[in-house]
Amino acid sequence: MTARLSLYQKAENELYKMDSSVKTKFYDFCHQFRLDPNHPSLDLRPLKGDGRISRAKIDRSYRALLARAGVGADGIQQWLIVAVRHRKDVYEELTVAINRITGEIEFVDLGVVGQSVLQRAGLQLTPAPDEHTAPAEPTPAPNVARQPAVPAEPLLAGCTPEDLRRLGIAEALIDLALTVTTDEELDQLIAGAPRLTAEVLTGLGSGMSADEVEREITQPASTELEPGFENDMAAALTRTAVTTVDDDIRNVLAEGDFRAWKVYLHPTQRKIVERNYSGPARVSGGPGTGKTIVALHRVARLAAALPPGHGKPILLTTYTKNLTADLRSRLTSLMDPTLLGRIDIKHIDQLAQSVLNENTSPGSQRSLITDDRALDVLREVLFEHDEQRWDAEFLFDEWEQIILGQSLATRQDYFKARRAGMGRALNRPERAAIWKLLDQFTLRLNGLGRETWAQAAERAARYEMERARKIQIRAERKEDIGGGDLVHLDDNSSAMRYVRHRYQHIVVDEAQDLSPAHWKMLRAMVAPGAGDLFIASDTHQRIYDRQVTLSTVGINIRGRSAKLTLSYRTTQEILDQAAKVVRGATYDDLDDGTDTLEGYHSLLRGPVPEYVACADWTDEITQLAEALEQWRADITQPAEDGTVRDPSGTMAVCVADGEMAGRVAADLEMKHGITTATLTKDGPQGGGEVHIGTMHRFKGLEYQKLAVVGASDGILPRATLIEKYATTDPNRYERELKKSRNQLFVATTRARDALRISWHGKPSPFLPS
Ligand SMILES: Nc1ncnc2c1ncn2[C@@H]1O[C@H](COP(=O)(O)OP(=O)(O)OP(=O)(O)O)[C@@H](O)[C@H]1O
Repeated sequence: MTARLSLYQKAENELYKMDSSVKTKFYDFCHQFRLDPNHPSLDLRPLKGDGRISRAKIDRSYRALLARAGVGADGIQQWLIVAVRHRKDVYEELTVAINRITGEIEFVDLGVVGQSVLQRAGLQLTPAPDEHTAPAEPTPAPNVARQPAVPAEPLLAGCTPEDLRRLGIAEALIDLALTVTTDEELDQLIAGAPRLTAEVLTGLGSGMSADEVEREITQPASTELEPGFENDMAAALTRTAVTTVDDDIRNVLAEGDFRAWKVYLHPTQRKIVERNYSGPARVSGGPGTGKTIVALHRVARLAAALPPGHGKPILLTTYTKNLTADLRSRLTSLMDPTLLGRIDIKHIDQLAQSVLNENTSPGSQRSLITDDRALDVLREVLFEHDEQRWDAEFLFDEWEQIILGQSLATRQDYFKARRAGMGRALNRPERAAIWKLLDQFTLRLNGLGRETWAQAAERAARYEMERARKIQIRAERKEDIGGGDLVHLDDNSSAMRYVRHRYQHIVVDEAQDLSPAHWKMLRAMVAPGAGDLFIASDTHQRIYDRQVTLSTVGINIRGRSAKLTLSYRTTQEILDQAAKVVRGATYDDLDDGTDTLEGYHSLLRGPVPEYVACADWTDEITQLAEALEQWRADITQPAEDGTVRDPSGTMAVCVADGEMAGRVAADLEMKHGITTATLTKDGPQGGGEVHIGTMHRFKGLEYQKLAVVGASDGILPRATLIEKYATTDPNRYERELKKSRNQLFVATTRARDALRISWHGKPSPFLPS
């Protein structure tokens, strides 16, 4: 090998999308280049504009653009492939530079900047000569619309070149950015700009001030740089996100997008992953901003730092069962299998069950009962007591939210309990009566050998808290006697002697839906201290009616919270519409503060979501089937090399409830011949192409194209279920509305590039007007 090759992130992303025939030629090119960069077939030549950048030949049509990046410690020359372009798109003014904030190598392609902007800035691009082209002629000034007599006000009129420089915009783009006058021009500039420039411009374009951008975007990305850094390409290469080109590059490119998140964390994401936290920490952010990715990398980092040993000192948990399988498979692709064995991956109810199994003698376990069934039992109890003051729903809510929610063990505790957000006030005699009724209810469940999930979680929390209390007493006594042996401790059974906290680190995803009992259990499972709990959450996506203030369950995240704002999943067009669904509602931050979607944005662009009003159900399904057929045709369009993508699992239909999911599946299958798979707790079942499920099931998932069906008033929100609260319990009514609104928000943000929402009758009031 005479040259070492690396691949710039943007170039890698571009290559993912290219035809496999170009990719194959690219592998051959890399092989030849590493053997001998000066081989005549490569025709390596510097561009005239920037001596640091050269072009080399991949095949008749494609050129690699490369930057020389010094010589490695072993004396081998280093090159960075910054782009792969059709020869017609190679021109002399291409440049590379070292960013003054991040110290990374940046490639600037003015070719993707809009013609109107180039012309206003007086720039003209010169095609680079190529053996297949006629001698280079400057590109004639592009024929663009005449400038208006009174020039339009630049979009970033409030910024000076110095501001943009301070924020880290690539030098070659500063003047251009200041001449941009329309959103379209700005979007075009952003699409082609290096990473930090794109983020800064997006921030400024969305109305953030230069100071806000500096605080939120520039500072998190900044790194300390030595004087003279701008000329040291070899050092800059070490700071740049690249993939080393070796014989594995073929696999890298074949894995496509899937690989991107494994290799390149955004600097903001990386900082959150790598920080040493002195206690519980939390990452929040809108849908698709990479919270799960950050949580996975955090697990990998914690595992890598473990001393050698056995057992599973790290817990990775999430709310839903079907997401656990997804977390496991993503983690498998991220880490060494031996380290993977040190991680316990369980969803939260499974965790509670394992605690209960451990603490229950065989034969005395209680089986689980759904909330609906439990409500029936409560109704029976009320009927037998001829109780009419409160209905079963109200009492069940009181039980789940207040009694179980706050782990109230005695009547006295209940008398004193705060009932914030519960609406209707209850005086002492009323509380006494409610306590008695609920006592009867739990006794009845007990007698049946049944318990609800919430009860199981609360019981598991108690066992764990008791265990943590014993560990603490033991530690305190040990300290009192200067570390000696505790032979005389009351409970010195061998079981007690070796009792430890279950985990050293706990990482929680989808944390917004956990109940106070879940949190108490988790808190008790890990010793308070550095790196104990890492929490990923977005309260806009809370779809179960649970509210918690972490500080009240012994989890203090103050000063250890971070926020992600860049969506990697959804296009800006989808994101704009989704944000309108939750606009106006207030969201907590799992603590005493509030959370907002401020700054939430995407660099991806796509079609605007489609809103389709239909005449009736049959019409809605017929139009849906047509849209799915069209999507399928788009997805399966053969690539240039003839390969055809498998559309299975790329499209989905999301509905409000299970019954409707069944109807949509049956109609699509029987009337339109479209095969479907139903999303269940255990993932998609049925093997068909289009996934169908309720909004709850879509949590954490993503699809290339997604349709929401039945978005009608009366269904979203479900009037028959919640209307009664409008007068009897306005607080509950508001909570139900918000839950329903959040479900639609979750659903709409699962779409990567196409979203279609349909209804018949009156549209849902949550749809953006
Ligand atoms: N640094 C990155 N580079 C490339 N892709 C990324 C990066 N970070 C996240 N992604 C991709 O963005 C998508 C969303 O990521 P992820 O599921 O972690 O987001 P999230 O914030 O947990 O979303 P949600 O809250 O909606 O569940 C995934 O496809 C992921 O692979």
